[in-house]
Amino acid sequence: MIELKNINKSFGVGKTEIEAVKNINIHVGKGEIFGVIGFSGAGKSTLLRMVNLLEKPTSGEVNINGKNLLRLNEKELGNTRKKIGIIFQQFNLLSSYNVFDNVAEILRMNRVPKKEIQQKVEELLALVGLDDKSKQYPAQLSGGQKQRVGIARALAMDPEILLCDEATSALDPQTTDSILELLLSINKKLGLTIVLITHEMEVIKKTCDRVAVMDKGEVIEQGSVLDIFSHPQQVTTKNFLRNLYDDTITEEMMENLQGFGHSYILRLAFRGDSALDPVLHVISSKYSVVTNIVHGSINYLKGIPLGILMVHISGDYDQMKQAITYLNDTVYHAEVSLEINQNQKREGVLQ
Ligand SMILES: Nc1ncnc2c1ncn2[C@@H]1O[C@H](COP(=O)(O)OP(=O)(O)OP(=O)(O)O)[C@@H](O)[C@H]1O
Repeated sequence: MIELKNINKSFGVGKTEIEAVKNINIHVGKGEIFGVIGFSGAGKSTLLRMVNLLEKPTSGEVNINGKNLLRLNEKELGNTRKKIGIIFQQFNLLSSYNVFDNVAEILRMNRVPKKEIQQKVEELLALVGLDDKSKQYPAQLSGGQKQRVGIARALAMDPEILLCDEATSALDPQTTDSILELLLSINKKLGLTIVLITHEMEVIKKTCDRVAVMDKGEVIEQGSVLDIFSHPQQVTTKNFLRNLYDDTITEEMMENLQGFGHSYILRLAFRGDSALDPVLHVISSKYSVVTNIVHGSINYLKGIPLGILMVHISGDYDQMKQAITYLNDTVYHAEVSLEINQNQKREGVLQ
């Protein structure tokens, strides 16, 4: 549905050129919620604005439903843009218009017949939970209510795609949750495809199916939220995740663990019901290895639990290898995060 192909965007600032987006390839399927996360200046807004050509790429293709937007004439582009709604961090409401007129204005601009406007606005305000606020002005609304008006405006032309530009960054955590709930419900009810940009993993975790991590204009990692959470590859991704679960091995821990001789720290990810499987008990009784939990956490990805355990195992080398093979076959994802005192094996200490 949305395909960004080899997208680049440079800005000329004086004599220098800033490469804001570098060779990005992203595909977002119909009905999917796709997140883009990155620190400030990573290029997220520029990338998002290229989906509806608010920003024109320096090179590459922007395909929506198989049509390259860069090849459309003005009228065709206008029609395609109507099917792409956008919401902003600062809501972008018209302060002198009440809630009803803020939404109605979009319909009037698009020459929707007057008699249809009343009903459409009422439906939209009911959908976003603001049916009792239609006569209020933006200044009389809370941040969350303003964003609900923003969402109603974005949905006015029955878009197929909704772009969310840091839509919850100006909101407190509780209001953020209520707006994310609303996005999830309209995604489900209307089959809307959503692309959102954020600098918070919490937002990705609660709403997205897939995610791309951006750093210095590039997508450094992308995949399902489950895969990215269970085995992140890049340091930037790990840093973002550290707010949700800490898997750092401190120097103090290392000093203690070195006393065990040749041993491993494993990173185990458990999904859904498998979090209840007694795998550590199995490996310590079946393979005579000693296990110690170093860190443990549980996160709910769109409501599905994902448990991460950092486990230290020690014991006979072959038994440890067999235990690791067993874990690889049993849990959602298992990997050796750290090998401690590996030279001892070669020196024959464990033989
Ligand atoms: N119109 C512009 N002219 C010149 N440089 C720009 C322009 N827009 C963006 N940039 C530069 O491109 C880079 C990426 O900016 P962008 O706003 O896309 O990042 P971002 O990840 O959305 O950051 P933030 O989270 O702070 O909004 C930055 O270095 C920025 O200064």
